[in-house]
Amino acid sequence: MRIGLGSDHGGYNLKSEIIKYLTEKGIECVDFGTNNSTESVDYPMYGEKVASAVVSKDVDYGIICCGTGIGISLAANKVPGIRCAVVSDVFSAKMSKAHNDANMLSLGERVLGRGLALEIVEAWINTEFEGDRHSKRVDMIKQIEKRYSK
Ligand SMILES: O=C(CO)[C@H](O)[C@H](O)COP(=O)(O)O
Repeated sequence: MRIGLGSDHGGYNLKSEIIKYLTEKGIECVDFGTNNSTESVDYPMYGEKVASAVVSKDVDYGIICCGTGIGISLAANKVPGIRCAVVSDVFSAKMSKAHNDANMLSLGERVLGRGLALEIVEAWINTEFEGDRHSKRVDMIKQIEKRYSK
């Protein structure tokens, strides 16, 4: 599994922890920046970079972080083909894959402690999409995207 990661300054430390955690588990990580926590940067750029790598299949999944996880996920979700879930608990992490087939996970460094954030990552990478009745619903999301794309 190859995972793309990105953050703004507000999510940099959490992103670094996640990269360390995944790398130690033998999962390949591609870091799309930012490269430090002190220089203020704009989260939409990093959400788009990772989302673009996911839709081009350069990476299998994306994990992104900002202060809340919200802004960077909004940016990622503008890229057609992305289903990015902002998650703050383990149950939602599992459901975002099992029911919603989320291909990106977004976390807030100013919301979550390190321990819970890593539990969420662990649950998310180990959960598969269940398909079945959920496929129809995910297809409906894709159809909405099509109707509003030029
Ligand atoms: O959470 C975020 C977006 O949803 C950003 O990380 C946050 O807005 C950055 O704030 P600041 O520039 O004050 O550090």
